[in-house]
Amino acid sequence: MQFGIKTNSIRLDEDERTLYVDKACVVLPSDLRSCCSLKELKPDLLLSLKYLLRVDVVDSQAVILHYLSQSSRKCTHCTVYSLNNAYGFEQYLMKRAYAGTHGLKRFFVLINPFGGQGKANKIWQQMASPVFQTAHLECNIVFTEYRNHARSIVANIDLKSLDAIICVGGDGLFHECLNGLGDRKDNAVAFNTPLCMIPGGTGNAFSYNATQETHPASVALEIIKGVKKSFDLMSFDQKGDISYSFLSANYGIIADSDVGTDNLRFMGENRTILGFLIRLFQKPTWKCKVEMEVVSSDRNEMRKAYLQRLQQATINKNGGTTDRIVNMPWYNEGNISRVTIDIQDLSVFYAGLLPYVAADMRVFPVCDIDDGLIDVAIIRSNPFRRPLLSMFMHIETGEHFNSDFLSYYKVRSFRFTPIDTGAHHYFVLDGEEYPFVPFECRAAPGLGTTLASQAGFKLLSL
Ligand SMILES: Nc1ncnc2c1ncn2[C@@H]1O[C@H](COP(=O)(O)OP(=O)(O)OP(=O)(O)O)[C@@H](O)[C@H]1O
Repeated sequence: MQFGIKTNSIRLDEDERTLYVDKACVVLPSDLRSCCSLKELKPDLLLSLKYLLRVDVVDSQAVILHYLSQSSRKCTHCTVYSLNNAYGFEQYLMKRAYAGTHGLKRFFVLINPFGGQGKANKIWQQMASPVFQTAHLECNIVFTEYRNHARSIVANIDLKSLDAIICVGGDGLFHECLNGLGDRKDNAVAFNTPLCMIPGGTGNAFSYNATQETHPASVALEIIKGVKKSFDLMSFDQKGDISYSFLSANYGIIADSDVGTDNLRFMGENRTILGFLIRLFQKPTWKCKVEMEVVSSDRNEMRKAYLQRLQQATINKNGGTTDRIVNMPWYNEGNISRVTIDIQDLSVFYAGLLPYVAADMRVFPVCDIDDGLIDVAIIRSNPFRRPLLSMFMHIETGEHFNSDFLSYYKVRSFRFTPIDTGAHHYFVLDGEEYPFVPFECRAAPGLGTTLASQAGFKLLSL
């Protein structure tokens, strides 16, 4: 496709994903020019349309392209001259730049000013907001004032006045907003409202799973250029109080190292590592009883099914993978068995819905975001240190999945009863402390909705 007065000077590549502009027809932003050598002082423009946010027409032969710079992750612009029809060019580019995206325009933004050790607002203002502004999207911003404020705002807001909710904070704020949707009388419909996260907290597992990006500007771009996607939740019933979880329920050394180190918050992320090392030295005891509706406990079978999905996964028009639970070879009612285990020597009980619980912790490597199941990982404490050290050496890549020390289940539901050992332990749901009493979790397949790129939530190789 050609757009320049001169042949081949301004054109889109064959699959219409990249724009090429000859150096004679473009004025690049100063930050880009200053990083070029003298020889490259005026380079050609090669712009992936994924990064294009807006086009302003200057006159019949010139436009300004506004885009997110892939290298600096800042919004920038350049002027393109010598077009044969600037108006036609603008319309064509915008159509291509937003092809297949959700097209939503009204975003309700909740910022936890204390998120990420007080950095969340700065992250929004300096990195994410410019991307939304450049794309001319409407952002209605509210700062949370206290714990559970976001939950009550989301529980009471008129959802017709917005297209999507964005949390700027960590997994804790996201958990609150999710439960705000769950608290509503119209929750079955409310869960269709996309809930997104700009990473502004200490733990930002949701945005990493959804976008595979960690930079807030890149995550903002993925949200803007995304599609509506559903993801599994689990309902969590503790003495009749229902909550919803998107990430994990855990008990044992990881839970204690996380929530049990609240007094070390000033250390940031390092506090959990220190908490873990202290416990590794102290060797505490955890005990529990778990009753599960198990779909599979065979890791070879899981790996095979996962690799099959990985091979077959194609993006359907909804942005999800076409191979849902109904197509899983080992998932049918007849396969479900009830398993009860009394664990007197527990180190880790971890139930999860997304592969990553943090960008460098792929705890559930065979987890698929919409397989309708909960993955459960259990590590026993006999021996104590070797399995834990081995797990932490391999958890970044997910290779711990092959460890003989690990028991791994795919379940539809489970009931968890912590057994009192006399010591103070914690139970953690989505990174938040919950009462230390029995609870029941049930998979809620595809109940959550978010905006993520087609590449987001992708199946990863094993
Ligand atoms: N204004 C506020 N004041 C106090 N607490 C708040 C406020 N807004 C949100 N919270 C709560 O703070 C907790 C942590 O929030 P969030 O996950 O956004 O940040 P974080 O930096 O990742 O936190 P954490 O260190 O717990 O991982 C959540 O439980 C959230 O409900």
